[in-house]
Amino acid sequence: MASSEEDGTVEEKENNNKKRTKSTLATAWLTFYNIAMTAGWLVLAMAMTRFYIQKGTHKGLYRSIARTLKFFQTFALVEVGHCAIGIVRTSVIVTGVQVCSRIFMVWFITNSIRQIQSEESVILFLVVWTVTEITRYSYYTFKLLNHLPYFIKWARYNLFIVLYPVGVVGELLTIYAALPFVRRSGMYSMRLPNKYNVSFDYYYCLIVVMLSYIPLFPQLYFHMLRQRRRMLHGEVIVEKDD
Ligand SMILES: CCCCCCCCCCCCC[C@@H](O)CC(=O)SCCNC(=O)CCNC(=O)[C@H](O)C(C)(C)COP(=O)(O)OP(=O)(O)OC[C@H]1O[C@@H](n2cnc3c(N)ncnc32)[C@H](O)[C@@H]1OP(=O)(O)O
Repeated sequence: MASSEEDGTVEEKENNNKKRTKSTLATAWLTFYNIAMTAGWLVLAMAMTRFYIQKGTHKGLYRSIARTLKFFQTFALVEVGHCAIGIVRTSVIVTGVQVCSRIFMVWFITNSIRQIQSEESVILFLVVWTVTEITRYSYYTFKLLNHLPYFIKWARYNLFIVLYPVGVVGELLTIYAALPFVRRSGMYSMRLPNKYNVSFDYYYCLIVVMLSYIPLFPQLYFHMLRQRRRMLHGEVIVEKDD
């Protein structure tokens, strides 16, 4: 009996040690990740500011930052993994929709259609994303380091109220501007007859993507409003399992 109790204690201790090692590793990784992402978006902010000051126009700005933007925005896919393996307490679906829609904007719209890269709407969503991500990743970093200044917490849970809809307007206007080019070029589309017997029209796909903002965006926005109430006003909110 005594030995089985001892065994139990040893097992428990081992389990606790394993959990502690796991959470130390997770915290170390998240701290590194968030610092790297804050730095990445700060580099983007500086590059955009420098470009605008030097050239006095936004034309050509996207090209000048495209590589850095593609790298850091694509790397954000890791966040879906964080949720999936449970090292951050966020929904995989909410994070997935947020990250995938951004990656879609970068790779399949802005990067693919040269003619729209100098649209004002591109600059609009780029500036909004940059401000959001610098705030968000620095919030996570300071929180992990247990030194969170109130103004960063305030910014994280207030700026989105304006930035989210403005970012969405920038994204939708950009997709709208892309439509005529997509229709004319037939890019990413498959017409019948072909050997796979499949037809796909990217033009209509973009219209569906634009329409999907109607049900999806309010869900993300209300999720953030609930997070705001929880974080700034300490409300206990029971979320439905998404
Ligand atoms: C393939 C084609 C797809 C086409 C789809 C088309 C439809 C698209 C509709 C969607 C429109 C999106 C538009 C969007 O791109 C526009 C903009 O972004 S504009 C800029 C404004 N945006 C924002 O403000 C973004 C707000 N969104 C977010 O912050 C996140 O994306 C979101 C997932 C929504 C955040 O939610 P979350 O629940 O994570 O909030 P919290 O920050 O409060 O975090 C909760 C807890 O998790 C901890 N956490 C999360 N991440 C980390 C991390 N990296 N490191 C450490 N800890 C992390 C956090 O600390 C919280 O912990 P705790 O609860 O313990 O305090």
